[in-house]
Parts: sequence; C-alpha cells; structure tokens
Amino acid sequence: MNQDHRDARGPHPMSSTVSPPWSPALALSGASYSAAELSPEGDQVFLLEQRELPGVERYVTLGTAAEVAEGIRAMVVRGAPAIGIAAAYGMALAARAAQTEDAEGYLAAMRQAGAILDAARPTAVNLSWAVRRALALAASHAHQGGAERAEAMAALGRAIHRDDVEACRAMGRLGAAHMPDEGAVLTHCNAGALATGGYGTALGVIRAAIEAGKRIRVLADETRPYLQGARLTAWELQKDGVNVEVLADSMAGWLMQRGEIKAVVVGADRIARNGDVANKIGTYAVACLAKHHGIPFYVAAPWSTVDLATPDGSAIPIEERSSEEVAVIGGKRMMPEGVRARHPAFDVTPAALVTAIFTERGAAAPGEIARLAG
Ligand SMILES: CSC[C@H]1O[C@H](OP(=O)(O)O)[C@H](O)[C@@H]1O
Repeated sequence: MNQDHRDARGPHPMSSTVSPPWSPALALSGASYSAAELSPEGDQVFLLEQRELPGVERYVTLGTAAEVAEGIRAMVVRGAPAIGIAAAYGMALAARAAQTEDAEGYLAAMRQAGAILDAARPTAVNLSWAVRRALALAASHAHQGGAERAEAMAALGRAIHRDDVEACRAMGRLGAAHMPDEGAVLTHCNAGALATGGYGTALGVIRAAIEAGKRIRVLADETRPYLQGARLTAWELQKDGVNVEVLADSMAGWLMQRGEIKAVVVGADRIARNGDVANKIGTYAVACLAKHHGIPFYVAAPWSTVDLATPDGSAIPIEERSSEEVAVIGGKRMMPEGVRARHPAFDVTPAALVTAIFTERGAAAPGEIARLAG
C-alpha cells in the first residue's frame, strides 16, 4: 500500500494531505472529503485513512485490488456502503491490470480479485454485493477489448458510488420526517459520509432533519474499540456545525432514563429478510435500552445492505477481530499482558426491537422489509 501520493506521473491532485477528491459523487454529497475515490484514469484508488482521523486527514494511494482488500481488512476504509464502493473500485483496478488478457484470462483475473476483496470482511453484505455486480459485468463483456472492459468496470464503480450518495439523500429525507422537532438523537458508531459514498445513512437522516429545520442535537456513542463515534461521527458533525456530544458506551441508559434522548438512529451492515439487523457491536444493547424506555429505534440503510437471501439474524456472519484492537488504545496497552479480550465486531438486533427501517426505496417495519424488493 503506497503510503503517499506521489507516483510516476508526479504530484497528483491528491498529493496534498487535505485536498478533496474530484468525483461527481463527491459533488453530490456536498462534503469536502470522501471515503474512497477512483482516479480519473481508473488506475489508482484513494482511501481516506480513517484510522488517523480526527487528527490527520490523509489519503492513501492504492494500485491493485489486493491493496484495496488490505485497506478494507485493516479498516483504512470502513462502513458497509463505503467498503462496497472501495471493492468496486478495486475490481476496476483489476480490470485495468488485465487489459492484455484474453476473455478466459480476464475472467480468471477478475474472479481472483473478487475472491480477495470478498474475503476482506464478512459481515457487511455490500462488499459481496459489489463484487457480484462487478463479476456479472466481467462475464458480460469478457470478449470485448481490454481498454473497453477497464473503462466499463470503472464506470460501474463510479455508478455504485453515485447511486449510494443518492440513496443516502433519499433515505435521509424519508427518515427526517420521523425525527423529533427538537432534542437529542442518539447514534451508535459512524454511519456518516465516512461510511458511505457520502452524506451518510444514519447521519444522512440527521443531516436531512436539520436541513428541514428540526432543532436536533446529536449524542454519539464513542463506540469502542475502534471509536467510530468519538473519532469519526464527532469529526463529521463538527465540520457540519452540528451540536454533537460524545458518550462513553455505558452512558446511554442513564440519559434515556432521564428522558434526554428522543430517538435513536443507526446504520446497518446487513439486514436479513425477517428484519433482523447486524450492526456495530453495542447496537443491540442500545436497542434493548430504547425498547425499555419506549424510545423509537430507527435503522437507515441503502437497499444494497438488505440481504433477502439471509433468512434471519442467526445466519449473518459476525466478524471477530483481534484482541489487540481492544487491548490497545492509541498505542497504550490497557490490559495486563497475557489477558485476552473478546472482539466480536458486530451484533444482531432482533426485528422486534426496531421501530422502522429507512431505505431509498421507502420506510418499512422490519418484518415488512422484503415488501420493498419491488
Ligand atoms: C453506513 S454503514 C456503517 C456501519 O459500518 C460500521 O462498521 P465498521 O466501522 O466496522 O465498518 C458500523 O457497523 C456502522 O453502523
């Protein structure tokens, strides 16, 4: 993984650490940063290095599908839609690298790239969804010329990116109507522009509600151990000028009991056919607390996160990450040597605890999500 921006062509528009990318999707999102971008030539992928936020805003430059897969595995880029977009861009790099291959060689190369990308993380269905779309395109145009194939694969990645931003804006508008006119809304993890093509899912709902004039403020769970809430959600909302406060992961219940929290809205990594929702670890606990206190609990996700082939939450693979990611914070070990930490990276919230799911296709009670399949 190339840790800086210089390459054989000299300085790139991305050569400064904070210059925003230039994709049409970025313009649609309205942000000055982007989780994943493909160069205009389609030969480089740029990932915002989210492990260094909020202190450093830096893009890493990647040249191969394998490097993109490593960026997804290591959580340089994270968030279900964002890793789907990154994977699609990784497949575009693979198509470009296989330009001189005949149809059989091209398909073999694309299948190999798809397998490497698909294996990077197991829970977010967007990753395998994007790889499947790229492989379907590869099968349809394998007999075309190499440059034509590469351009078509890059166009698919850009379309997936743009469609995701449009989906976030649509679900944001729809979910905003369900937000309180004023008061605190709790969110868990980061389901913002950094987790998507831009604008965000849960944060898209919050952004749209504020844009519609609702006077809401945000309580963001820090979301140990990667601290997506403290590091990423707080960073995004501060940039937007939104009133945000960070909670330690143990605080939500007390604030709910005191009547301070009016609603909860979170993202998702995979929604099963029965409406069970896989999301960042800790989401289930928040949902139980919200149910106990009669607080609406909403999920916002693009249709690419809905997996009708998975019947219920028990069939969703839950990623186990390293003990070290729990034990070490900012380079400092918080536990005795030799003591291991559990690290399920996601949990499953049963449909019964979900008030409604917002997608770009509409809102549905969790048990009715399949109705939006059309
Ligand atoms: C908009 S989907 C964001 C979703 O992804 C996060 O997981 P991770 O940061 O490990 O990729 C988390 O579950 C968010 O809700």
